Amino acid sequence: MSIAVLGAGAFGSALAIALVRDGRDVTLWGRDTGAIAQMRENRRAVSLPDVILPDALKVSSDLDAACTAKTLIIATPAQTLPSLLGQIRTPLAGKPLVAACKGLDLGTWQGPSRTIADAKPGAFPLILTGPSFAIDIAAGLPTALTLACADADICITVQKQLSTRTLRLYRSSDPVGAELGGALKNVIAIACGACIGAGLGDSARAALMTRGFAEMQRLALALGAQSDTLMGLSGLGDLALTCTSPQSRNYRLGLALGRGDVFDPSITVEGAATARAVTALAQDRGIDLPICATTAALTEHRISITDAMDTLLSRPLKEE
Ligand SMILES: NC(=O)C1=CN([C@@H]2O[C@H](COP(=O)(O)OP(=O)(O)OC[C@H]3O[C@@H](n4cnc5c(N)ncnc54)[C@H](O)[C@@H]3O)[C@@H](O)[C@H]2O)C=CC1
Ligand SMILES: O=C(CO)COP(=O)(O)O
Repeated sequence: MSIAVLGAGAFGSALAIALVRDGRDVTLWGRDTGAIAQMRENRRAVSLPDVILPDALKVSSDLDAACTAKTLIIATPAQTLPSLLGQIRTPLAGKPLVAACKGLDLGTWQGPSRTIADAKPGAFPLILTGPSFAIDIAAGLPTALTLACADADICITVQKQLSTRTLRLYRSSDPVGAELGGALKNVIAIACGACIGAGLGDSARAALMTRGFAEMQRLALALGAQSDTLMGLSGLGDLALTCTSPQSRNYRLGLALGRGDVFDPSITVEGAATARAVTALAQDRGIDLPICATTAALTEHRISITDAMDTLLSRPLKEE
């Protein structure tokens, strides 16, 4: 069964490489015709220049042709999902559409599963998420992810199609919980990076991770997710990775904010937009998410790191 990966950045390239290495029929689509021509010529991914593209991997900038594949994986930044879906003219009814992006849309506050359902009724939205750096997947290192879909049969079919010897997919029937875990852990990772960058210490980071996880659960439960989902790879698993590894771009943005350094704005950092989206959503629903709200203010340079610390530490004392 053919697979197309839409988005030829670090994660899309890594997934395509892993799948083709395990014998799948894969096309990697990218919007930049020049970059795609270069990838075809050099057999190197633009975003993973040290990784050689397997000969069997097809690389294309023809979106209509790519979308004729049986299963589509979308690996572009979350804020670009609505516009990408709008460009797809190929009928997608009955087709699995796997979102690998981690974020909530700034305009609608929705996660990828709802965005896909609204834009492509009849397609089957799935969420692929969990602790995984693109470079690890491309290198064939062991990785375990969550694949979530409301339709159990589709989830089983796609699980088999996308699992490889080193990429192990666990099924979930809770796409809302899975996508919220992946989106929110990025916000907490920025907060943790800022904490370490500002020299506030590992103890403070552990507190932020734990109280941040409480915020993730509070919001997810209010939005209809199952609490068990957040305890798995898509929530706790990815939180642990992203809040502690300097490989994470969200964590690195936080480090820069904490140190007062400039951060390259061209780097994909999903947690910044999601911090704003989630803060607006939580305010609208009357849900208290102080770490997310403080992180949003910090990333928008509305408050200093000292203000951020004072805001969180001066809250009324409460039960855990
Ligand atoms: N890099 C990683 O280790 C992981 C990334 N992800 C998620 O994957 C998603 C993509 O991240 P990366 O690949 O790392 O980012 P990236 O910055 O390496 O690549 C993003 C790609 O999307 C393309 N793109 C941007 N806007 C587009 C549009 N409107 N239409 C079509 N293509 C567009 C860019 O040209 C680029 O090729 C994010 O949501 C991220 O959270 C998930 C797990 C791991
Ligand atoms: O989602 C990721 C790891 O699971 C990648 O994290 P960053 O986007 O912060 O690099």
